Amino acid sequence: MQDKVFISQLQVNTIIGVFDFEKQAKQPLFFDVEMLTNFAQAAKSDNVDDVVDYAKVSERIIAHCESTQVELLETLAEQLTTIILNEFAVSQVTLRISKPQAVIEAQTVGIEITRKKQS
Ligand SMILES: Nc1nc2c(c(=O)[nH]1)N=C([C@H](O)[C@@H](O)CO)CN2
Repeated sequence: MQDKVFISQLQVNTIIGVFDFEKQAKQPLFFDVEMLTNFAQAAKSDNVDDVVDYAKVSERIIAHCESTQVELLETLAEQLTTIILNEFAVSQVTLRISKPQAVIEAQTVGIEITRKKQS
């Protein structure tokens, strides 16, 4: 059984980018996260301790962005999917990061990765 917990359009203002001007000021990133998990225990217990808590995952993403500085979205995505798989009861995570201020002619640009927990 594959159940899913998701986070949509989590905004984090952070320093990221290749160019010098991007290292001078924060810009918004938007995170969409899909995490495969199993609801069986939580549905029996009705206890938040038995779920992948989307609020805690959101806090963790924000905290990591505030404590690290990288150039590429790909680097940040790899770091965050590793953290989510290591710290939460998730078998697979798909992370999409959008960077709306990067290309003015586009509504947004970004990347998406999917990573599975090693079995
Ligand atoms: N695939 C990517 N392409 C680009 C990235 C990135 O992180 N991943 N970053 C940049 C620059 O930082 C850009 O956002 C500045 O406008 C360019 N391409």
